[in-house]
Amino acid sequence: MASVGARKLLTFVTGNPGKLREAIAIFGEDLPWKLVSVKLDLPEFQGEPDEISIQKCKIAMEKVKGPVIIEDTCLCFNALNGLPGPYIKWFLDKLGHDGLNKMLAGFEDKSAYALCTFSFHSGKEGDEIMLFRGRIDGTIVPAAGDNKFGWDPIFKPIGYSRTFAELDGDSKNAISHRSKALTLLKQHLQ
Ligand SMILES: O=c1nc[nH]c2c1ncn2[C@H]1C[C@H](O)[C@@H](COP(=O)(O)OP(=O)(O)OP(=O)(O)O)O1
Ligand SMILES: [Mg+2]
Repeated sequence: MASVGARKLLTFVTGNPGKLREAIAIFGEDLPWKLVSVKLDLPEFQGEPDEISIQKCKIAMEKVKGPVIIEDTCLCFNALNGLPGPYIKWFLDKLGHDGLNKMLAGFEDKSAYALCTFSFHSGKEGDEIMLFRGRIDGTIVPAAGDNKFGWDPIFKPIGYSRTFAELDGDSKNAISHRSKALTLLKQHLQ
C-alpha cells in the first residue's frame, strides 16, 4: 500500500475544489493517514443518496487501486419533499441562487437540510464500501456573503444569523454536513 513515511495514503476523488479544501482542513494531520486527491469529473447518478454514493465510489475504485473516498452532497428542500436533493448541482447551475429562492416562493416553509455522504473503500478485494453521513438543518434565504462555493450564500444554518458564505471557513467546518460525515469516517480510520 502506498504511504508517506508511516502514513498510508487515502485518495479523495472529486472534481470540486471547495469540497477538497474543506475535507483537507477537517481531516487534519492527526491520523495515520494522509489525504491526497485525484481530480475526476465523476458521473452524476440518479436515485437515493446511498445508491448514488455507492455507484460513484465504484467508479473511483476503478481509477484508484487502493484506499479511496468520494462524497456526494444533497441540498433538500422540505417543502419539496427533499428535492432538489442529489440534483442540486444542475438546479444551482441552471437557476442560480435567485432561482432556488423562487422555487420556494409559493411555500411558507423555507426549511432545508444539507446531507453529505462519504463513501470509503479500503482497496482490498472482498471489502464492502462503507458510508458515513452528516446532516445540517437550515433555511433557504436570499444570497448573502461571498459567492465562493456552491449554494453556501443561500443556506443559513439553524441557530445562526448568517449564511454559510458569511461564516469563516473554520466556523462552517465546525458545524457542517461535511464535517459531521468526515468525523465519522475519521473515527472509523482511527
Ligand atoms: O458545502 C457545500 N456548500 C455549498 N455548495 C456545496 C457544498 N457541497 C457541495 N456543494 C455543491 C456542489 C455541487 O453543485 C452540488 C453537489 O453535487 P456533487 O455531485 O456532490 O458535487 P460535485 O459534482 O461538485 O463534485 P464531485 O466531483 O465530488 O461529485 O452542491
Ligand atoms: Mg458530482
